Amino acid sequence: MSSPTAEAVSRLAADTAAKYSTDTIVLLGKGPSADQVHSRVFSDAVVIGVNDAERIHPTDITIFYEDWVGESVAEDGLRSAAYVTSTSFDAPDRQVVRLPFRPIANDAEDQVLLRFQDRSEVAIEEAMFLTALEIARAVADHRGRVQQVYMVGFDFTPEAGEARAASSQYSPELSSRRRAGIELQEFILQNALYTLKDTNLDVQHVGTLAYSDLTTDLLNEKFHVEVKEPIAPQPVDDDDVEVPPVEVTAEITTNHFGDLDRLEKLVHAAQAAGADWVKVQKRDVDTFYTSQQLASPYKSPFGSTFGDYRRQLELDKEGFLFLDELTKDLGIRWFASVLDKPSFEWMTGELDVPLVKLPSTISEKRDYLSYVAENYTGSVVISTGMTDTAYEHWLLQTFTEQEALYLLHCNSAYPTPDEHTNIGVVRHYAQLAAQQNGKPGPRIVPGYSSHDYGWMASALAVAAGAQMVEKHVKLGNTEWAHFDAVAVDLTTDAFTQYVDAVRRAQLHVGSSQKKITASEHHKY
Ligand SMILES: C=C(OP(=O)(O)O)C(=O)O
Repeated sequence: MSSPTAEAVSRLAADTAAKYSTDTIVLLGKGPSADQVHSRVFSDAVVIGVNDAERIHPTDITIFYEDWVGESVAEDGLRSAAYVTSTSFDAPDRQVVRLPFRPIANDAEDQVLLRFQDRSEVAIEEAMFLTALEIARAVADHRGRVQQVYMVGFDFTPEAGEARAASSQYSPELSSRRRAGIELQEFILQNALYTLKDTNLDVQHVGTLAYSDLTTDLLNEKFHVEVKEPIAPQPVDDDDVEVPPVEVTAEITTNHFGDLDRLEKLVHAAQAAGADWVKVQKRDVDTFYTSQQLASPYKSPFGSTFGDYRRQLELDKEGFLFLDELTKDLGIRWFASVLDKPSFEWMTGELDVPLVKLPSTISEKRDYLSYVAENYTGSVVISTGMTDTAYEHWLLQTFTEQEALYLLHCNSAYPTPDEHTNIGVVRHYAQLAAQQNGKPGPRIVPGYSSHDYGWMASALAVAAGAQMVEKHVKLGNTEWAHFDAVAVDLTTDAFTQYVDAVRRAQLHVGSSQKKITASEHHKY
């Protein structure tokens, strides 16, 4: 039995289905990629927009639940034929369908997906693309054949802003709650797309996310729109500019899941964002964990125990050689955190390793650390999360034969609260580096391994003297892997923004010599 809400949507869908001839439906969000889509794509398609996306292109149906949207669309004249809203918005000369609003309650994404599959009631979901997809489904029901749906402008990159034509004047500030909800919405979208497989909607996500089906260029090409090459930014020629060196490491940990395809995507994205290094982990699973831990039940696609899961996450020799070749081809470098003696023996015996990292988590394994200090004269990178100055003194006394000793300040909280990042420690490591300069023993390279959100602490670390910064990265989420709360998702542009911020910090730090720059002149 269909409910009054489903009937209202069905009537709206029937009217809409009668109006177009292309079997194409465009769902329009406000992400910046919508700017790249040519208007020909929209012509004679049904366009269903969320919020004030009608500012980007006129819509047949606009869906919204917040009052600011009504004000925004009214300001410049309504550009949608019909509105579906839970607000009291009224437009006398337009069709307005009122539906209840359903927020995503905490940890209740399964309820949202159940509603989507059930279809007996229709609501304005907080993840509004679900309502848009439901309306598209109703349109397809009336057309009686499969409709091609393109999701345009659903970028899930709040930091990248909105499409140019969208109104930032009305959109409320992006609260941290909304920001956190975005990841959840992406998860919901992927599940919804899965349920729509082999139905009367053939949905293609347009963009550059891991699950996107085509880019905006390919979409334009499908509609025979010539793609213009963007104008390449011109380098600024300024002999005056000094930039302190900083190496950026994209810390993959085991987020490749032992899958070389996934590893390749991660490395490509890290390189494209401007990283200097990618880093992975190597551990000897069978000695690193106890047999009890390894036998514990753990559900993953790789088996039923924690051991099955952890073994799959390791790269073998073939994996490392693949990484080596790939990074050489791309002009980026790799190194690994080597977590135990068997792994150290194996790596240094079998592979040509440029750096060995000894991460925070093994700071108590002094026997192993001393073994590396005695048996390896290349450069080591050491993170100092959850340690104090006693560890620092021990490191300086123990690692005396290496070429360079990278000291990465780190806090082992994931995420590290702002008040605990203590970037001043990087300044202290920079002072140690200055004192050590020219003396026998390893060159000290100060750095920062970031477990905080965003780029601010890393940019400040650069100002404090960091010459290496490291950020965890991942490729989307999977429902069975541990959730790395601080890893930046390489299917978004957050890591590009991180690297850009670090590079800008380098520019800002510039030279410590007081001088008159070419840009200066007295004014006031
Ligand atoms: C997690 C790691 O490092 P850190 O201690 O810098 O976080 C690592 O290198 O594997």
